[in-house]
Amino acid sequence: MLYDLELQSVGKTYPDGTVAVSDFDLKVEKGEFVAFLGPSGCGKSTTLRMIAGFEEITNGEILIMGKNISHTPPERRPTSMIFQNYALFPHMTVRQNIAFGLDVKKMETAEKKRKVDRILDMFDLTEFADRTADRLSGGQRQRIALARGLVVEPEILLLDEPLGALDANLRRIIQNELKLLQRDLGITFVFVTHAQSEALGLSDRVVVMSNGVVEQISAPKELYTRPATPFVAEFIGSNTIIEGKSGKMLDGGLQQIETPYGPMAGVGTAGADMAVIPAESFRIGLRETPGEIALEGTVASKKLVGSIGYIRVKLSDGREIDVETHAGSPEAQSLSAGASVTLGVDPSSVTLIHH
Ligand SMILES: Nc1ncnc2c1ncn2[C@@H]1O[C@H](COP(=O)(O)OP(=O)(O)OP(=O)(O)O)[C@@H](O)[C@H]1O
Repeated sequence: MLYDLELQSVGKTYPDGTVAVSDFDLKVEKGEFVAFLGPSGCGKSTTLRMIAGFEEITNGEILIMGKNISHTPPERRPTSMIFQNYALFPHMTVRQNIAFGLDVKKMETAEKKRKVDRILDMFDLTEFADRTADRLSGGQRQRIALARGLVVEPEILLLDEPLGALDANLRRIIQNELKLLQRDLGITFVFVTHAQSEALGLSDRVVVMSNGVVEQISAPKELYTRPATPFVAEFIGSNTIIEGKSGKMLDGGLQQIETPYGPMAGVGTAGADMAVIPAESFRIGLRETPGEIALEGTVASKKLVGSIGYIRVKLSDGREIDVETHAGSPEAQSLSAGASVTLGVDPSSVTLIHH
């Protein structure tokens, strides 16, 4: 199969010895929306810059549509990059800013005008075409940056925290626009962000990184329901992590571990020794389902926010765990601090991982 983008064991060690990225493997299909997500300094931007060609790679290979472009200069790669600060020329007009990439390619005037007009129209920027970029709002600048990236018709659009400078409201609006645009154009997007909701809401697949290493590459839902590493389990969503000792294999593809709270079954591989339980997988009260895990405790606090009830339960050993339930449920309505509760969990919603 021919991938649009392929990273094979890509690594970057900066001249001062900092290892920013190691052994990054990724295959991206045409038209996929992939997000790189991780805390500050984990190597997201370095990886994006290596794909764009602004940073030399020190290990591995990068292929675009099967062609090895590892050492091709940026202007000869079929990529466009959009920066967080948009990098617009403030005293150039919107039209000149957008045409910039085509000027670099020495496109002839009539064709250039046609392409710029079309993209101005697409982004609702026609009325601002002759205004200088410094006289526009943040949202308008963001659109120009996108238009400038897309006018050159790249195979892959690389976006480095492109919404970071926008306020929360505008950010939500542009997120929606971006998703629709990407779907319409069918262009591959690689998007860097440290905002979880953005990565999970926009992309087909998320690459979670920490310390220069890929922790997991999965569809957003799977990151919530089946975290693969302790880092992902802590970083994504709200999980309770219980450490134990590896146990036996059970029927039905389940695995068991021994924990201070008794044996716990879950979905995992042999040798797993940690249970990960999403906050919304706990039930208040048992339902006697097969293999149901039961934890006894008392309610430490309760908060109802919109449709979600956040209940903090203190177990007998003093550990507090977070439970999310429907705010309208009888349990969420009636429980108050100090009440005794039993929490039930089905093994199918527990993931067992290796620490
Ligand atoms: N030019 C450089 N020389 C040396 N080290 C660098 C250089 N640029 C980045 N680094 C280091 O490489 C690591 C990865 O940085 P990078 O900017 O890729 O992270 P990031 O995940 O994009 O972070 P952020 O979200 O803060 O932008 C960090 O430890 C950073 O300090």
